[in-house]
Amino acid sequence: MNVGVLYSRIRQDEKLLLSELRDRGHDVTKIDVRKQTFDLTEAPEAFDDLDLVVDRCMATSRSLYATKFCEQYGVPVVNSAATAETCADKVENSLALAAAGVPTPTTKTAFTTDAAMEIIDEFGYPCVLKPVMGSWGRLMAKIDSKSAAEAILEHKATLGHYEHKVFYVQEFVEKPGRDVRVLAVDGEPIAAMARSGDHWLTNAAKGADTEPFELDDEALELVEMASDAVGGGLLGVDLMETDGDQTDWNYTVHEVNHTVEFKALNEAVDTDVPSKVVDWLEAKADAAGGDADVEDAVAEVSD
Ligand SMILES: Nc1ncnc2c1ncn2[C@@H]1O[C@H](COP(=O)(O)OP(=O)(O)OP(=O)(O)O)[C@@H](O)[C@H]1O
Repeated sequence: MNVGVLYSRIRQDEKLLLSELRDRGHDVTKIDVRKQTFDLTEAPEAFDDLDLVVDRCMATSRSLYATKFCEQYGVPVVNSAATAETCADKVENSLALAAAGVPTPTTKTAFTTDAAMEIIDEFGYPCVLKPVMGSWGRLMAKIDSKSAAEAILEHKATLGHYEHKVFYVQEFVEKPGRDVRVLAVDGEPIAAMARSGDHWLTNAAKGADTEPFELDDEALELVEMASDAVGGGLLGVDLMETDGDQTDWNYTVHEVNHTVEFKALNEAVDTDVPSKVVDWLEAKADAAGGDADVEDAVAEVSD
């Protein structure tokens, strides 16, 4: 197959993916989104003859638009623009999970500092204030007191960008010092790891320790539900263990990520993660090619 890879920087994750694709004899077209221009209807040359595009853009804005252009050009892209849109924004992410009945931390959103303060007073301390867009735990605040809340809210309100005027407040989940990252393809887990650390943020990007995590039936069900909720794809589903203290579930899903990193996971588990990802990409390209073959055949018959 001929795979296009949308990127701006080739990290270890992309290196793993590219070398697995090349080892299997696939053609790879790297598309640097910083240099590429996108016409409204006519696909740029780089998109000629691609069977599938994999979006590996680091910047959310690029990911959101580039996937839309792929779809406009009729080139199959993973993840889809709709999935990217849902996952890129924490409000949309939470709305989708809640609508699908996936247990997710209690969350409220407000558009002014006064209304946000009302939520914080209601949730009590500590609680969590998250930027609606962003990753690697950046600008996430664990709020321990009213004076801290006032300072952070004022700061955010004066930062200027409209995203900082959306206040996304979440209950603080008393997790057992770790959270769980599951890499899944259309709801089917490839591998999972627990990320633990002394800091309340346990992202791998914050230097958390990682170890393989065995998914039980409930976690498997939740990963599938969470993936479906955001439209499927190659996803990082993040869960925290709650021991059923608030709901019937022993987990809560706090987020589903759409341009998921997998280097740390690949190092933590025995599974060959890039190989499993490429298995899935091949299946996706086959399925997309199959659809195109059927469309061609139908067009020929009606000609
Ligand atoms: N409500 C919460 N209560 C307690 N801990 C939380 C809560 N939400 C997030 N965390 C912790 O903070 C970390 C980062 O959270 P989250 O995934 O929402 O942020 P992010 O910036 O999108 O990170 P990533 O890019 O790794 O997904 C999680 O790994 C988890 O350990």
